[in-house]
Amino acid sequence: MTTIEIRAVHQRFETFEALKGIDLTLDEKRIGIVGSNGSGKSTFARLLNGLLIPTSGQVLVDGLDTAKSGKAVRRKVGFVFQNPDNQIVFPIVEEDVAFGLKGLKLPAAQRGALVEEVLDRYGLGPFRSHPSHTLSGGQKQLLALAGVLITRPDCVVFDEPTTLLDLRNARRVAKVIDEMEETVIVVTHDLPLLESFDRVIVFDQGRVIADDAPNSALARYVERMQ
Ligand SMILES: Nc1ncnc2c1ncn2[C@@H]1O[C@H](COP(=O)(O)OP(=O)(O)OP(=O)(O)O)[C@@H](O)[C@H]1O
Repeated sequence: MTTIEIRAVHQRFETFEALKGIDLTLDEKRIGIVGSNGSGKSTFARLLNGLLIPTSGQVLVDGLDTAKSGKAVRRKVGFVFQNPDNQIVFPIVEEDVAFGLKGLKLPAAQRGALVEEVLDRYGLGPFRSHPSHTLSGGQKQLLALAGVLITRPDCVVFDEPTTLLDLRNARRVAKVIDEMEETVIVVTHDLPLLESFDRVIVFDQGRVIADDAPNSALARYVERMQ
């Protein structure tokens, strides 16, 4: 299980301070991140696998500093973007899934078996030879997730995984997240998604204002929004 330590992290974009001193240790299996628009959630999420390096402070993943060991950190922590179109790079579904294995120098048969396994896991098998852009929004989100999971990260960070999806696809993705064996950290406005989580952290104007079990943290968030 992955432990992520966030120590005295500040994030500035020119003169604007998006995160104003964050200290957290993340070691639960399922962690939700909520907060109003612009409160710093996506910025925080991007720090967790070194997509963004803090202006000051440190992010350590199992002791590895994201500023110094980005590549090793990204092998442990995968990231699924809100818009799967940002993540799907190959024209054909199975090629896109296989992309994550590039550089691992696996024999072709083993690579094929791994691709098959993740396609099956997400019901994408029948679409393996289809053009990626013809998948539905929900299927694209699952394809993006498949492309991350094939690299076998210990932890997956999701940035608003259900926001662009209709109710049926949102439920499907939520079920997949619920059943994941990997550690998950989910940024979302979809509060019911977090009810069964271990911990929910509430951001407001670049600070953590609540960090608790889902019921208490979400109640605090709803109260703050009134
Ligand atoms: N690259 C950047 N350059 C300048 N400002 C940025 C950059 N990235 C984020 N910000 C600013 O930092 C603040 C926090 O943005 P962030 O995307 O983390 O918010 P959020 O909580 O994820 O919001 P939302 O719920 O709307 O997605 C915003 O005011 C945003 O404009």
